Amino acid sequence: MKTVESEIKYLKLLSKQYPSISKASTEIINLEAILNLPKGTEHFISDIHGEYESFVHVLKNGSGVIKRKIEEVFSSTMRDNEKKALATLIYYPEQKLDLIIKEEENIDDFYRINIYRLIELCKYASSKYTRSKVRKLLPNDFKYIIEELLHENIDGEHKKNYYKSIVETIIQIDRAKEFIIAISKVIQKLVVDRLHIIGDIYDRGPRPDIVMDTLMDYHCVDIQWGNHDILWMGAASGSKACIANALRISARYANLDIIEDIYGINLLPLATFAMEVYKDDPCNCFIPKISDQDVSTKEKSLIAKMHKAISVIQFKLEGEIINRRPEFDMKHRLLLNNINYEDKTINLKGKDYKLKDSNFPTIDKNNPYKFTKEEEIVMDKIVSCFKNSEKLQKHVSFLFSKGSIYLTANSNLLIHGCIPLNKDYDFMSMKLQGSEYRGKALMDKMESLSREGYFFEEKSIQKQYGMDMMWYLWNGKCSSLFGKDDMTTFERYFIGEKETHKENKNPYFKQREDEDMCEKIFKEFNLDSKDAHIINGHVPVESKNGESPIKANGKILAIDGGFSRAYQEKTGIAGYTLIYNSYSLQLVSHDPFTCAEEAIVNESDILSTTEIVEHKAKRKTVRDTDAGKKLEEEVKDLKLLLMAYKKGIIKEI
Ligand SMILES: O=P(O)(O)OC[C@H]1O[C@](O)(COP(=O)(O)O)[C@@H](O)[C@@H]1O
Ligand SMILES: [Mn+2]
Repeated sequence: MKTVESEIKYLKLLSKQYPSISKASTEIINLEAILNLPKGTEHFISDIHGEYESFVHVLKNGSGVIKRKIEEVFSSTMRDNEKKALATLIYYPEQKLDLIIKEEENIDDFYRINIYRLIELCKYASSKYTRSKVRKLLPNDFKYIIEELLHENIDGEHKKNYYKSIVETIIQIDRAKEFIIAISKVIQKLVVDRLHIIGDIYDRGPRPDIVMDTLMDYHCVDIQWGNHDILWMGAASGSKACIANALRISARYANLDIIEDIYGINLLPLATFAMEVYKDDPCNCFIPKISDQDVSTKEKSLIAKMHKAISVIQFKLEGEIINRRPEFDMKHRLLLNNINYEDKTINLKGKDYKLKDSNFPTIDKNNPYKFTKEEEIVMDKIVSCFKNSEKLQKHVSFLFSKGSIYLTANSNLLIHGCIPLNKDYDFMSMKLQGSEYRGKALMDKMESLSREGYFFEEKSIQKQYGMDMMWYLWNGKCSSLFGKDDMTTFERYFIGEKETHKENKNPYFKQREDEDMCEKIFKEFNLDSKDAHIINGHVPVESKNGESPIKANGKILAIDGGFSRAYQEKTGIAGYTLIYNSYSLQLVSHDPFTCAEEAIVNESDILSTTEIVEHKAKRKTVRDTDAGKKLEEEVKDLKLLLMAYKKGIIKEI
């Protein structure tokens, strides 16, 4: 137990911050008050896959939280269409006001009514927080005014005119538009205290960069890396194999323009190389997956050639890693040496399969993993572009600073894929740098190695190992981000027989239905199983086939419902999100989102259904959270300091 005597050194330091009995007492009172406030709302989103429009919309509507607050405040005083209009105004204030200003005959009246409504709503949303926390969320321009308005009692006779005159002046001096925009954004911030991204921001969809910019601008966010994120993190670190994979996926989904235009990576060397090598090859297995007609046949044909060129480069680079890292135990993924280049077949697990495409002009059949001179030049140029892309480096360094492989937050374990298990449901183990790791320790080790891959100096052994680890995390069987035995990319391109495409999911995915298994995992991560949940993304929940995202009696929530348009056919919906407020844990399922323009003009929100997964008998307060535990510690220390002052062990200053 801590006593004044044992903590004297620390208490002396603390006394510098709280130099008197009165200062320490005030802080204790403040902290105790905060501990009794309701817990802030947490918002969980997963598998965004570059679908920035749906993502930004769900972020703006707080998975339905804004609508709920509007309902709670204006339930019987506003019509449904007015509530919808108010919600749209809060989500898209700039764009909606532009439209309204054009159409509205009495704009001042519109401003007046809506400013009052927004203030009411803002008051309600801020009532969970301390004044100081709310102040920090206010924009500089309107800080003082919003604060005044939030803390005024409109019904109080004395202040009624004061309050009214603030609103009238805002309108008169032509600041209403800016004010509405500012207060709408404050409301958006207030309804969600903390955002958790359960991985896979990158790949398949059009604009992961906008998602990243939005996250960097968000008031409080953490990220659990997805396999697609670690791929881009590896690419930004300079791992050639990660770069080749990232480029291959971008070509597959015809997204090469973001690499060029947004990240400023010059793909001309790859295009020139591909056009030369595959001049007369239609590269039919590599035609990009796109539904829209915007891409011309010529363009498609060029992308297909680049797609094939980078895929072959990828297979060669992966062969190099597999050979230099026997501990990755991936020798069975060395496929180029199993090809019979004369017969145009490949031998897999003792069986011969015909290749759909056997034109390999860059492969030396006696040394299939060897780069040609041209491939070397192309890759060197591309690596240098990835490393020097300012925007990509900014995004990736944010992923490192706000991200991790897993996170325990307020008794929940957040992790993109799985906790790798063996067939006997024991934690999978892996030997890394001479030592065996399993469970939590394995994830910690892998995370630390990945950081070395990004941060260690160029050409160091640690950096190379760390970069290889990032590639392993993308597709290795002990990777919690990937959670499958093999990634059958080669087979999916080159072999018709579907049996070869199969990727077996880690036993975790079967076993996660079992509550005892969850107990074991909670114990491993030092969580109290009474209150804990595991939140996963990664594997699309096929709700149209009756699969439920709620598993193990509510202990596990799998929220990859498919923001990714490419996967919506499979899932039948457009994604799940989770809301964890002071009363309950709620699962929200969203219908597909058309586009922001439609949402603004027609005030059409994403249709979403909310299901209460768990209702708390007692409302949760800050005291019940991780932050609360820290505050309680602070209170304890301050009480000791108080005692030290009273006993004269430390003197007031
Ligand atoms: O659907 P695509 O683009 O062909 O990708 C298939 C590949 O994506 C993966 O499912 C990984 O991506 P996810 O993390 O989104 O599941 C691989 O296991 C698989 O080989
Ligand atoms: Mn994933």
